[in-house]
Amino acid sequence: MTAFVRRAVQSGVQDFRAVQKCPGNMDMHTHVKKQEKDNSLVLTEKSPRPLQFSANRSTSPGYQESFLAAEFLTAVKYSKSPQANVEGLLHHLHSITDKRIYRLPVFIPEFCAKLVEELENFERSDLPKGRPNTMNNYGILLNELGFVDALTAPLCEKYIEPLTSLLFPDWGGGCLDSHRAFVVKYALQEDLDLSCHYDNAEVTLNVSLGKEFTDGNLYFSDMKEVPVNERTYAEVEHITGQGILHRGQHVHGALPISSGERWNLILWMRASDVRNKCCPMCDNEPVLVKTLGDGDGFTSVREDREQTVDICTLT
Ligand SMILES: O=C(O)CCC(=O)C(=O)O
Ligand SMILES: [Fe+2]
Repeated sequence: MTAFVRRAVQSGVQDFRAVQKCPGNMDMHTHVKKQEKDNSLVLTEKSPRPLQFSANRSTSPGYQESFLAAEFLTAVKYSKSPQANVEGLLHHLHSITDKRIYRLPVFIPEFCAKLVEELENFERSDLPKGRPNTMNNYGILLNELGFVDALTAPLCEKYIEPLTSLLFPDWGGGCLDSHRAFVVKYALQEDLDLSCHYDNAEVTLNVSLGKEFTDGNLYFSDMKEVPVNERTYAEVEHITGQGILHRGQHVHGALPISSGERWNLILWMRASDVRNKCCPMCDNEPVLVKTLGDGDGFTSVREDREQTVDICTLT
């Protein structure tokens, strides 16, 4: 059990995790949603695999503070200080336009190279592989390598949440309780770009892991409720080791690369407090289906408890 889940259980709010049955009329993410559900069913049947694909496990990249960029650690330290506020934090981040998109160094470049190398080892192995979603055919789900406990859960909980609680309190940034971690990969002859979408997340972190490539910038328009003809666009380039923090419901996409290979670590961070009230993919009240694991980050309470969540239909 990750500390995220443990905390939610201890708070008494949650007894099990759930996925949402998005009713009919889905948007462009219908196919993503469907694939995610398929993946979560497969994945919950087996526990995360240790780093068995690595020739030398002791060199496998897990979480160590020395892998984190000094500027990142400073920003996190500031965010945890008693006097922290968003204005002060903005001195430690780069704010991209006025769209509440923030750039900050996250990993040292050496760690990025090591992580990509490990992912390439995994890709070459004959281990079964799920894919993040049907829009990305070459990405890797990090739970399949045991990297959630080893890397992304501590990263979210100890480091990212202090930042998001100041930057995105209105999007559950202070009560993130699960996440989906994956890597996207673009290369010539493979996927080149990612079409315009919003994430199944309250807050997303997208960290560039390299390698060498040209073009492939991210672009952001506006939050999904802004009418299409009123949207404005901002382009954001990748810098190895640096992360882009944004709201999951901010419409965005990736332009095609024109050479090389691009790898990015994506963390879709979820706040059950927010999504339990309104599904971020269909904007309806969630209708939940019980699942093992983190599902899609929705939560509910057991039927035999006095406390129930009347927005959920349990099947
Ligand atoms: O290509 C990228 O870096 C963006 C990926 C992304 O937005 C996503 O997977 O949700
Ligand atoms: Fe995205």
